[in-house]
Amino acid sequence: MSGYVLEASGVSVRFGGVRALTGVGLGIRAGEVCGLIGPNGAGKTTLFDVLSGIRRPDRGRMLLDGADITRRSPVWRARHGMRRTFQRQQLFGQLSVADNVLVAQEWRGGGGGLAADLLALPARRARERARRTRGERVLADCGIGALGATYAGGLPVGQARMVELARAAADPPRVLLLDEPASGMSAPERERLAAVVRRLAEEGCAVLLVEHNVAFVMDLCTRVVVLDLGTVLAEGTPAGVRADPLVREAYLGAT
Ligand SMILES: Nc1ncnc2c1ncn2[C@@H]1O[C@H](COP(=O)(O)OP(=O)(O)OP(=O)(O)O)[C@@H](O)[C@H]1O
Repeated sequence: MSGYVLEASGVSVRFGGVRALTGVGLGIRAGEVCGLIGPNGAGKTTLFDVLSGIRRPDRGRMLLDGADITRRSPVWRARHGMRRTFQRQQLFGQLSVADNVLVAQEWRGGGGGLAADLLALPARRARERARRTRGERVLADCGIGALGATYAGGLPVGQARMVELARAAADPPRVLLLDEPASGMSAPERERLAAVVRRLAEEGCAVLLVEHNVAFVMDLCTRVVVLDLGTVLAEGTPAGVRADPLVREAYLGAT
């Protein structure tokens, strides 16, 4: 056993003549926060698309708990505890913040089927209350507990990113893929983000985080993987990666 919750091996993706990923391997363990960094166009988002099932790789395979999920849909992966946020925000702008978070829990169903919904049976209402309570707790953890009734569409970037994090955390994730979660956040928001991510990891979640803010990554992550031109350039502790001459040349030296 590799000890990885999520593992990708030999992943290759081409867009016409562009090799976005070539033979990439990566694994994340329960309870770790792993950073994925690299220059623009290195293939980070493409790898996230492959891991979350949005894009089928030309080559390679993925394992969740050792079982092959390469051909599994994004929905199947989400239902088995894999969550993802996007570089470009994907909130339901017409819904309140509270409802954005509630939506993430709805896939489990209300219990009792359509009749329970139509008749608003007590068990159905109790389940809805429990979900709203969990949503409120997650929003409070994310520092946006006061925003539950606010429409998500009008939020400033930092708060909108927090709502995305809350939505991803509302139904406890086993694997969390965060694509540039700190972008547009203020320093206090970044601190809050780091605290929430650490807590999720302590609860056993495996976190993979793409982020251009290198200082943030080095501070938060226990391990860092560096992608460059679609391949893994380096991997190790934040200190080890920071000191790697190849990484300095390809990426850190330029930031
Ligand atoms: N849909 C697409 N069609 C064609 N080329 C693409 C497509 N998506 C990505 N690419 C190319 O694949 C390569 C990897 O892109 P990707 O977005 O994964 O990199 P990235 O590391 O996430 O970059 P950034 O840090 O700028 O977000 C780039 O050369 C990009 O131009």
